[in-house]
Amino acid sequence: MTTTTLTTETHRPTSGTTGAGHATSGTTSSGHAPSDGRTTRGGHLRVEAAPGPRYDEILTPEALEFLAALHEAFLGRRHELLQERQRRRADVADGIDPDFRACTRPVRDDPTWRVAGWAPGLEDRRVEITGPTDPKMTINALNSGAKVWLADAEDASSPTWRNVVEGQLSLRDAIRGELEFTNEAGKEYRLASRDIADLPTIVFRPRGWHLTEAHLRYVDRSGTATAASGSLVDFGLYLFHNATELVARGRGPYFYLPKLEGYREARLWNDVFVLAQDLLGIPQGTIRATVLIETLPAAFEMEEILYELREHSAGLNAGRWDYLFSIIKSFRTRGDQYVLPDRDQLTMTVPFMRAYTELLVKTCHRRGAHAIGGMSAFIPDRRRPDVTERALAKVAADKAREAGDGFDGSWVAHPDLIPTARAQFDAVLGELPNQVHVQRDDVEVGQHELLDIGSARRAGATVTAAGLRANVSVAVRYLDAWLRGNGAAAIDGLMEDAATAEISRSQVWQWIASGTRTEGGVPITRSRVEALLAEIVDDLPRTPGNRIEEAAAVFRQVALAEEFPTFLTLAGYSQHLVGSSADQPG
Ligand SMILES: CC(=O)SCCNC(=O)CCNC(=O)[C@H](O)C(C)(C)COP(=O)(O)OP(=O)(O)OC[C@H]1O[C@@H](n2cnc3c(N)ncnc32)[C@H](O)[C@@H]1OP(=O)(O)O
Ligand SMILES: O=CC(=O)O
Ligand SMILES: [Mg+2]
Repeated sequence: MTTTTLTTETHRPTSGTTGAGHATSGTTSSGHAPSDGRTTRGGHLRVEAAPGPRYDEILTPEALEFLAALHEAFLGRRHELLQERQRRRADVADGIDPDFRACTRPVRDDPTWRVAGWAPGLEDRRVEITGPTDPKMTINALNSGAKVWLADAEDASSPTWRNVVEGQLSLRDAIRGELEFTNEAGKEYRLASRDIADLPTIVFRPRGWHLTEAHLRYVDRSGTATAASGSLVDFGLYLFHNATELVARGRGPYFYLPKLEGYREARLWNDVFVLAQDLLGIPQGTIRATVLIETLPAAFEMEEILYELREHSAGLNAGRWDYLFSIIKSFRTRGDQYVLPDRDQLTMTVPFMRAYTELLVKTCHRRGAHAIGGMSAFIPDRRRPDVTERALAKVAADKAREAGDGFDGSWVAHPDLIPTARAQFDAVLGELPNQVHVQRDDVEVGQHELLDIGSARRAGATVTAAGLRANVSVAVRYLDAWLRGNGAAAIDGLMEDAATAEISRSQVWQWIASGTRTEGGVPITRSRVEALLAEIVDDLPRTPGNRIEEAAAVFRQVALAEEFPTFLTLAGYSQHLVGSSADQPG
């Protein structure tokens, strides 16, 4: 067990970095920190996990001190903002629709401000590959030929302690050109270059604010221990170990920020950046952040989010899968008119999804920020040409639409999709690195367009028995993979991750709660889903180490409970992942 004591310096924010002028941060009621992030002496981080190979290179006393400083300064505000999420969710359940905020109108109406924009390695982001950070995936992603690699500790990661620490080791080694890997069959993996400036730019995605890290506890001056924040742990360790090295090698510490629900959460991130840069002696504004707009409340605060982070902001991304999940979560008790059809009928061309993506491009370009597109879930299969052909066609259409709409780049889930995605952006961008100059003044999107959720079913999309079965089956199979430590999986020709699995399980919950009938007139009830689940679980092949029964138990918890659990990862983490064999050091 490692125990360190916090020593921190006084933080002085740079003028204009924090506080939007339309509202103030305020001192936290918990007393953890004043709003400018200034810290006081006393807290420390406690490691509650067995040591693993080379874990001491990541969990150094200095790194833990740095994490302690971040926790001391920001844990209280994190807690308050999570409570605010609950309040806003309750409002929507009570019939108060999300809307653009009146109090932040001055920020939206002020045409003069711009974000910091791109930093070295981020000017051209036309194709970004995403994926987990184990050594093999790290090397494959960095050798893939994409412009950017989103190194993922969120949707594509099962947050076992092993994945958390070993993922940091992969990144640390890769950034220094030292990462190598040999698989069980003896195949050797090496980086195409030891100089990361020759490889895709790394943008690291820490866990969202809702997730905790059970193996690290922040112990405050009074001795009260609280589970660490997954966001601060992931962000802090990556920054601490790599910021200086990245800058020295012509890149920088860049982040994707997931699952924000509003501008106050962006302000929290900005304050984290300011304090972290101060503590590490890095010039303010070195960090760059791209925020995922992947919750319904955040779609109404895109400008404010950019504004709060403006000295660190590189852009926004349209995180379509979590966005759909957030829509379901927001309106899950509002009755039939808010019921979405089968997942495979929910395309990016439904009017409310087009409204969201077009507003995102317009907002970004108005402020000098990149607009990055989302993930098409179709993936190739090297053994199945028909599956590959379908994936390439679907991805080509998706990326062509995004490039035509003004996006500056987009995501792919698999290296074999890179040439297809690149071709669509090349056709629009040509020699230019991006199209941030393209203004979408033609886009008029308001509350009505963003909330026209019923438009999908009005246009003929339906809820079917096959859709119900697919949701149950995919959710259980994904949960099985997740419990075994794999946060992303290929299932029936699609990339499945935490976001897509959230859609599957929350659709089932909503369909039951809304008394939805399938197209064939069969009511979707809890007992019917229970029977379907039993059938599916019975039919699934048992491979060594499978955790299908536990996956089914988690599914019951998150899809069939009376109360809707806000995240499946929260339910699965504390009760099933922590302490499991997948959680142990490799
Ligand atoms: C909603 C969102 O947030 S989307 C972003 C989060 N989700 C993701 O990042 C998912 C990323 N994609 C993946 O993880 C993978 O593509 C999967 C799990 C879906 C499929 O992976 P596999 O089953 O290994 O696919 P497949 O067997 O076709 O892979 C072929 C090779 O490509 C590699 N590969 C596949 N996807 C990736 C990737 N995203 N990054 C790096 N390498 C990859 C595999 O490692 C494999 O390499 P190998 O031949 O050296 O063993
Ligand atoms: O993170 C991306 C998403 O679609 O969710
Ligand atoms: Mg997401």
